[in-house]
Parts: sequence; structure tokens; C-alpha cells
Amino acid sequence: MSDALLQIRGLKVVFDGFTALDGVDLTVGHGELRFLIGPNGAGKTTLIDVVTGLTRPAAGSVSFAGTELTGRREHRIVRLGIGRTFQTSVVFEELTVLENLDLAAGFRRPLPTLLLRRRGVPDAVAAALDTIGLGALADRPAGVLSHGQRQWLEIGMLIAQRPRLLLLDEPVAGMGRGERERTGELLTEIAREHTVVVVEHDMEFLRRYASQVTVLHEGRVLVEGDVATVQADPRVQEVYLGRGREEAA
Ligand SMILES: Nc1ncnc2c1ncn2[C@@H]1O[C@H](COP(=O)(O)OP(=O)(O)OP(=O)(O)O)[C@@H](O)[C@H]1O
Repeated sequence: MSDALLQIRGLKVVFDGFTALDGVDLTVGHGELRFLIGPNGAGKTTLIDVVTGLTRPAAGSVSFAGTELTGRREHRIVRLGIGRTFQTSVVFEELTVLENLDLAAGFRRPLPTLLLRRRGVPDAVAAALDTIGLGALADRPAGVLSHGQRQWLEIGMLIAQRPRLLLLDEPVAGMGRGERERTGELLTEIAREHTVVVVEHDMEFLRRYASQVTVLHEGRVLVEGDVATVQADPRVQEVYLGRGREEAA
């Protein structure tokens, strides 16, 4: 048996006659840090949307730890242990960093304990705060955070839910150099205890922090392998740089 955590087979998504994913196979093993790249419109976000139950596929299967996900509702998929970030922010600006983490962690608590005033900080929240390195800002409202810190808080909010699989959509978009480096280190650290799939455009970031990469193009898997193999592949160079077309012209 393989030790795949996520196994996608023959995935097809059609929007009003437009095929956004066309027979995608993807296998992500336990503990992997997998990067998913591809030009605009390749289908990366659509793939995450299917895994998390936001979009229903026309065909194919998505198996998570042996459980079929297609047809399941979003909140059920979250409860199975899959967390994702969105390109838009989901933090509550008036709440403190700690309160945001606590609220995110609370979704697994039974309702009666949610309503009780609890003393101390739950382990999962303390651990998440430590991982994202925002301890010094724990009691500040999230509204004062920089763009990068806010992204880390969102990642922390996912970790606090103790997911088995994290899906991160462009985590370094809009970040400066220092913030990118810190995010790369954060992802590396998180991947020690979680399985992580990162959608990312930034090639420099990919070179530094990725090991296994899957390239999507026009709804299909174009190439898969380690960073060096993927970067050297002429098909990848062609879709990113349009080199083949220019040479043919
Ligand atoms: N709800 C929708 N209805 C119609 N078409 C859609 C919908 N969602 C996505 N698409 C189309 O499906 C294709 C894949 O989109 P998707 O957002 O998955 O690409 P992507 O690889 O994430 O691109 P980007 O890097 O630009 O975010 C695009 O052509 C997009 O216009």
C-alpha cells in the first residue's frame, strides 16, 4: 500500500462548458511539502476548491486518508482535518492575535465548553502562537499587524485547528524579501509535523524552499518532480516564458 494522504484521480471540473481541470491525477504523501505551480488560469485554485468541497467536480475522485471527499460538504471536510487559506484575509481585526487563534481552535470544542470562560491558553493555541512567532504581539489587535504578520496569523489559525493537511494559496503574495524568508522558514517548520500543499507563483521562493513540485497547465498536470528537474524541463520553460512560440515565429 502507498502512504498517500491525498490521492486525486481523473479529476475534471467544468464551468459553464469551460473545462478548468481535465483529468488531473495528484498524489501527496504523508509529511510532504508539495508546491503546486502553473501560469494564470492553470487550475490551481480550482484544485484546492475541489479538495475543500467548495467546487464539485464533473468526474474523478479525491481520497483523503482513504475517505472519499467528493460530494462532502465543506465543514465536514474541515472536520476530517483539512485546512486552507484563502487569497482574501479571514482575521478579525478588532480581536487580538491570541483571540483570533483561540477562536479558530475553538471549532473542535463542544459548544458547552466554548461558552464557558476558560482559564489559561489551550495547548494548540499556545503551540500555534509559538510556531508563527507572534508571541510578543499576542495581546495586540490583529488590525495593527503588517501584511506578512497577518498571513502568519492566518497560518497559525489553521495550525491551531490541528489539521492533517494544509492547503496554502499564495502565502508570500505581496510580501517583502524579509517576510518571504520568514514564511519559507515557517513552511519548512510546519511541514515537519503536517502535510502541506502550497500554491505559489514566485519562482525565487520555489527555488529556495520547494522540494517536490507539480506543474499544472490548462487544467492538466504538465510535469512533476523535484525543483531542478521541473525547472530544467523545456515544457515548463515554454509555458512560463513562451519561448517555444517565439522560436517558432
Ligand atoms: N467559478 C468559475 N466560473 C467560471 N470559470 C471559472 C470559475 N473559477 C475558475 N474559473 C476559470 O477556470 C480556470 C482556472 O482558474 P483557477 O483560478 O483555478 O486558476 P489558477 O491556476 O488558480 O490561476 P491564478 O494563478 O490566476 O490564480 C480559469 O480560466 C478561470 O477563469
